[in-house]
Amino acid sequence: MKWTENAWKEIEGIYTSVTEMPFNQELMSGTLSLDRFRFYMQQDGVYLAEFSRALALIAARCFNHPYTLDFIRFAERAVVVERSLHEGYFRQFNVTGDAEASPTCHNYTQFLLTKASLDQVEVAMAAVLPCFWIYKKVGDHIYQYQDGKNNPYQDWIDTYAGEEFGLLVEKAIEICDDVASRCSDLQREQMTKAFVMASRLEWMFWDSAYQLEKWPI
Ligand SMILES: Cc1ncc(CN)c(N)n1
Repeated sequence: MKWTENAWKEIEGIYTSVTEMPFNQELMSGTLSLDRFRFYMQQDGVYLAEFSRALALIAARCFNHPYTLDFIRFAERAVVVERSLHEGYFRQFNVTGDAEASPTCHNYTQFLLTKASLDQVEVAMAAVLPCFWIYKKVGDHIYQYQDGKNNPYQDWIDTYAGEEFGLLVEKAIEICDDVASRCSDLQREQMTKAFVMASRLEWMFWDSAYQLEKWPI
């Protein structure tokens, strides 16, 4: 069985819970409050800047794999395509200024940057995979079950359910399976651990936006 098939089994429960979260249910129906979406978008802007740095670090550390260019492209896409989605919403919903990372955003981005810089590169690849895969699955799920009428968040849904994003996700999955096939059992276990942790942090990221999370001090 491929590593990604096993890894997905480990997070099936987290994924189901993600699709049931109030944030994603209300995004799907278009009833999510603007405050919550604005908060999410601002934090996601902070997240994407750090996520693209993590991807660029992985690209630089790919010397024993032929995937440098793929990770450079992933980093470029996070900066160019996803940021342009954000800029459209920033204009539309009057979001201004640089946000400070919320506790969860800080937790998640530091986790990714630590994995990308200090862990074995295969483990780092596994750590960034949920950022692709869960978003694609959630985008497809919302696209399938929405009623598609006047949803202010339609651009977001179309981006993550879209074919272009889907191709990147397929590539990221293929890369993880290829590198995992040349790892030891222990290394594959570490990849799975990183994959599960990042999936939990994805769940927390949506929840923190719904709660409009603040630093307690
Ligand atoms: C928190 C988060 N995770 C993943 C994605 C999709 N790259 C995103 N935009 N934001």
